[in-house]
Amino acid sequence: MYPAYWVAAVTVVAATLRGSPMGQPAAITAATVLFVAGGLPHGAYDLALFRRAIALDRYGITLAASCYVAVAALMAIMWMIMPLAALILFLAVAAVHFGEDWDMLDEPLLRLAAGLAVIAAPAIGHRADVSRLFVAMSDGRATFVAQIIVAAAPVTLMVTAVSIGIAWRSGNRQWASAMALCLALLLILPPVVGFALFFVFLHSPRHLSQARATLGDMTPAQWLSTGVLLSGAAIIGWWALQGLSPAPMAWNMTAQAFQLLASVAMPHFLLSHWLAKRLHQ
Ligand SMILES: CC1=C(/C=C/C(C)=C/C=C/C(C)=C/C=C/C=C(C)/C=C/C=C(C)/C=C/C2=C(C)CCCC2(C)C)C(C)(C)CCC1
Ligand SMILES: [Fe+2]
Repeated sequence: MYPAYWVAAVTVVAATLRGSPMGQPAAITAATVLFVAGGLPHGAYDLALFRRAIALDRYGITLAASCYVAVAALMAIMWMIMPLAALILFLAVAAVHFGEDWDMLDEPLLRLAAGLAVIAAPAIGHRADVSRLFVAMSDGRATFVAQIIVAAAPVTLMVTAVSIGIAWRSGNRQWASAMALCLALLLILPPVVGFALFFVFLHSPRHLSQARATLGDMTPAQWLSTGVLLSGAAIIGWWALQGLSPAPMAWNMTAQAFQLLASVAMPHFLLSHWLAKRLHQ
């Protein structure tokens, strides 16, 4: 399982060992493009999945799409007017959402810690870089957020080491070994590179394979066009909103890319959380 992840991880490790400058602007830009282009499509099937879960007529679909766009737009506006609160909300939602990848763990607190570990590992491994990115996404007060995450990181990572053991013993060996390596790489590699590896090659494929299984009757052309068109629409929507913004948004491309992800992450989280609950009922 996750063959592309192992190829990508080995490639990044080999490049690092060969002395490739992974922390340089060109590498960070490439990782940013990768996590946007490779990560956005994993939410593009949200509405199709919703439609599959409850039969919707044309009016229902329009209403659901409007709610989805409204939630994402509210989050984008929050970045403009209260960026610190937006950052805190984003990180909290991301921790819960990444924790949902650990469906083999029964204990919600263990899942939350495992989700938080994805943020804690780069934060403790590259304090200055992560703090700088948080500030670029929000404002100077964000250094405090980074400090809190760093303070919680040792416990978070130790608890997650236990969860990796539980996952391994319960037969989820592929996931346990992939995540063990990924957390080590998140500690070592530049944060954006480590995050791209996790997001594009571990988190997104889990969603995408579940979505593909549920939407098995979509033709490959429909599947591809939904992914490309809705991901593109999300990027265009983000640009359009920025044009309307009275205050300039983050100046840094990576910070902007994270803000875009955070905006679509809100409806994506609400929907996938709801769908997962419904599935377990
Ligand atoms: C359907 C639809 C659509 C689309 C959608 C989409 C496309 C979605 C997606 C979604 C998604 C795609 C989501 C995502 C999520 C994500 C997340 C949740 C993330 C997180 C992250 C983090 C948390 C990070 C952190 C950090 C930083 C920031 C810095 C560095 C370091 C670190 C890494 C720590 C539209 C709107 C068009 C329309 C309607 C319908
Ligand atoms: Fe997701």
